[in-house]
Amino acid sequence: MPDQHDKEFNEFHWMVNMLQTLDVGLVVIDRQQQVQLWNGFMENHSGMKPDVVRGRQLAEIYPEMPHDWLNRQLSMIFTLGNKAFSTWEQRPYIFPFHTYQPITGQADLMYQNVTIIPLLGLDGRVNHACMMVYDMTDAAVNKQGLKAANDELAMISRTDALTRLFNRGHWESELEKTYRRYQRTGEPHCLVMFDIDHFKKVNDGFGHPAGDEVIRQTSRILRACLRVTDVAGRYGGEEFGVILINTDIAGANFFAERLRKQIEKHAVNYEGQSISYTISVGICQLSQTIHSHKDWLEKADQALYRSKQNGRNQVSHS
Ligand SMILES: Nc1nc2c(ncn2[C@@H]2O[C@H](COP(=O)(O)OP(=O)(O)OP(=O)(O)O)[C@@H](O)[C@H]2O)c(=O)[nH]1
Repeated sequence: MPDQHDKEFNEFHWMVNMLQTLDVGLVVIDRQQQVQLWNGFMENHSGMKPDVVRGRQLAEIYPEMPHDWLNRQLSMIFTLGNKAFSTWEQRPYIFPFHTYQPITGQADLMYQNVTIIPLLGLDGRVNHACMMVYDMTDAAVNKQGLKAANDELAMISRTDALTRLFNRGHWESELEKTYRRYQRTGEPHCLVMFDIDHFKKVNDGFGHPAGDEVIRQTSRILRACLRVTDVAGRYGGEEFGVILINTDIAGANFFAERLRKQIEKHAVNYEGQSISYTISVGICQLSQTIHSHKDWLEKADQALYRSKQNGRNQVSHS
């Protein structure tokens, strides 16, 4: 019959075996941050056997660990008996372990949650701490994948499919934002609206797909004229809007004339046919007399209408 001592020894033996094979990293360190225990998970992922790391300081083994954070936490663990946690979202990892999962946006290192708990000695004092390392790479990669899909969806919902410019809804919300910013800062901003002249004739004469190509190439020329801060959108079928940030009427006029001339000299080649066309442009600079972003839009549209009335292929301001 095994006595009590044998039973306990057996249980202890099992426990050590289980901790060795657990899919969680276990590290015991002393007050000098010297490693006392290093389980199988740690051995597998670090490539270092326990006898290689035992007695060595973490800082010596891994100089690249977040030691400032670790020192702060360990000092509280040893003085107050606190616990400490680090999630992969706060800091991706504590132990720089490689992983064979493809990860975007980070070197191929394992994402980790780490918990550190104080270990009471037989004398009732905390002289050791246990670090538990959880591999969170699957969760992190899934979350990143989800975020990438959501970002893509958000981008699609803002974008006009034909031109890849902002669609009307998003562009108008940018216009409203610019109007609000102007009320705070008073900086000069101009709105440029333009429309392809006699576009109906393009569709009727060359077919709807040719019309689409004209719209697409117009947006390409427009994009090449823009600064990174400018906000361009497809407002309607063949009407476009551009918000020129921190640009006065002289700057807007320069932009509009350049765009108008580039389109005038450009011809779209579509299935062996050459399509030349022009645009009419209206400009309005934001001022105190404009009472809303809709008002701003209306005034730029009125200027555009004047360009049409006066013979097209020209720029007018309100
Ligand atoms: N191909 C194509 N045509 C479009 C699209 N959206 C609108 N249209 C056409 O654009 C034409 C616009 O015609 P109108 O508003 O009469 O203007 P316009 O012929 O350009 O004449 P003006 O603006 O007065 O110079 C219509 O025939 C619409 O069907 C589009 O996405 N693709």
